[in-house]
Amino acid sequence: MQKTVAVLGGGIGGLSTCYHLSKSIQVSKVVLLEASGRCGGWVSTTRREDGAVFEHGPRGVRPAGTTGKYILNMLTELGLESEILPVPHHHVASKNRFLYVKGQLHKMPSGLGGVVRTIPPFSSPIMLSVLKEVLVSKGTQEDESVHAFVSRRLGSELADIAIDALCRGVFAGDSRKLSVRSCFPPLYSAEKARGSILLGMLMGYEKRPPVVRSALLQRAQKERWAQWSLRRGMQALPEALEETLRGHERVEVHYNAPVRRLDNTAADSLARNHIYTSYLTVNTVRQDKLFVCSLCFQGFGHLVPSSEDRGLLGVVYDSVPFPEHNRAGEPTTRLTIMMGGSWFEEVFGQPDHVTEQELLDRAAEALKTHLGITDAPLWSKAAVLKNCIPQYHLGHWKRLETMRQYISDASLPLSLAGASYDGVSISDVISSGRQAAERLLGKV
Ligand SMILES: Cc1cc2nc3c(=O)[nH]c(=O)nc-3n(C[C@H](O)[C@H](O)[C@H](O)COP(=O)(O)OP(=O)(O)OC[C@H]3O[C@@H](n4cnc5c(N)ncnc54)[C@H](O)[C@@H]3O)c2cc1C
Ligand SMILES: C=Cc1c2[nH]c(c1C)Cc1[nH]c(c(CCC(=O)O)c1C)Cc1[nH]c(c(C)c1CCC(=O)O)Cc1[nH]c(c(C)c1C=C)C2
Repeated sequence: MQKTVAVLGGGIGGLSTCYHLSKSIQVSKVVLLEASGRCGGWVSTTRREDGAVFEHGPRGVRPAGTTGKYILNMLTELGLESEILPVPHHHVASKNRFLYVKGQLHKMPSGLGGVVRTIPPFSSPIMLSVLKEVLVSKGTQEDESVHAFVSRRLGSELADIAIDALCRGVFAGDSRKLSVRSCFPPLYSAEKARGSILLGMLMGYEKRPPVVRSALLQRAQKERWAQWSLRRGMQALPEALEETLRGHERVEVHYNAPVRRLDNTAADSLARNHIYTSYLTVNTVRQDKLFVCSLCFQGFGHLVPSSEDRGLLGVVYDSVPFPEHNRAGEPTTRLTIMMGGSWFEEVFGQPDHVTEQELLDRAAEALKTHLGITDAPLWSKAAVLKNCIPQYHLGHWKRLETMRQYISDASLPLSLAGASYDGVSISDVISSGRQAAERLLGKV
């Protein structure tokens, strides 16, 4: 029997769900209901008249893993191949990431040389902690905070500095609250399967489903891409999906159509039961000549552990991985200063009461102390992104299991997709849309 399916929300997750549903002859109609006047959700790009491109949400996608490979095949289907801006593993933006600790920038250890020597801010070689990790007995808990897991297996210094900062640089979240099982499933699974992260990584810990090796995927593997963006910014992806859907006779896209509630109250509470973090970004662009010699700009950006500054998460050096997004003419340096996250209210108060000047001042202060930048920007823009990244706190897996069991037991005609469930990255969210479509069609 053919189905009519309503998809709630036109973020990248909803668009992906519609895209996959629209390919099936089992579906007679797909109705996308989007609350705002545009699709794309947090994927949002400003394209300025001078040619500069600024990302407000995601700025790069990793092609690694099954979900990362799958999205490359989707780019081909959407005709976006010629738009891709790849950043290979050997690029400085892939090799160099920095930590701002005790008032100084330190390159995060990478490669063999980086892990066998003692490199500040760490007091011993990372390799030592990794080798000792094999001897640590297997944990028995069903879930653990990311910080507790890494402290137990790799030592408190790595947990306090590197992992604390990493959780801020991916989830804008607090490693002491985030769940290792849900935020870093490979670490959790490696310990469960092999008793050690190192052994799990070396010996493997899961079967990976095969992915069609399209010409683009083969190119990405040959050229060793670490991440990619699009020439007109990441927003070109939801735009291409939206265009494809709007050209499809069985798909209707409705804007300014907020869904207020679902008929079944249980389904309603399932769809609303989330924890998020707010954070704010300041994009700036500056004349390049003052900074080209500075070592700190030869990388992706720097992260700030919470012990150093609770409110300032990190700075992305956007013009290094993607110089194609600079304005035409003289070279410029584009930076994004990320603030707030789990510490938003503690540091800045209520998101609705923060003024733009407050944010710009805080960003200017960080650029001065961290990078020695004191001149005024050519252009800057501050934005508060309210409830933008879901926080997978301890026990997230159990809540998901309960929700899914309830949907199944009550035979609810509902499938969950999006960043609130099984991964926040663009690839994870697109993959969640595909899986939601497959569940509705009875394929899994
Ligand atoms: C600042 C930032 C930087 C990021 N950086 C990266 C990165 O570098 N790489 C990466 O891979 N990922 C990154 N991410 C993560 C990724 O962008 C998001 O996880 C992903 O875009 C979320 O997509 P979504 O569809 O699940 O949700 P959303 O983008 O939140 O979309 C939900 C949509 O539903 C609509 N909606 C909400 N309520 C209703 C309702 N009641 N009725 C109808 N419509 C409704 C909203 O208007 C919105 O359009 C970043 C995220 C942020 C915020
Ligand atoms: C400082 C805050 C943030 C920066 N980026 C994000 C925040 C909150 C959001 C974000 N960044 C990444 C993802 C996707 C995760 C994925 O699985 O692909 C999200 C939601 C990518 C990412 N950024 C950093 C890392 C280590 C990763 C994971 C993937 C990878 O290894 O590339 C580090 C990082 N993020 C920011 C900075 C300044 C920084 C490091 C210097 C900004």
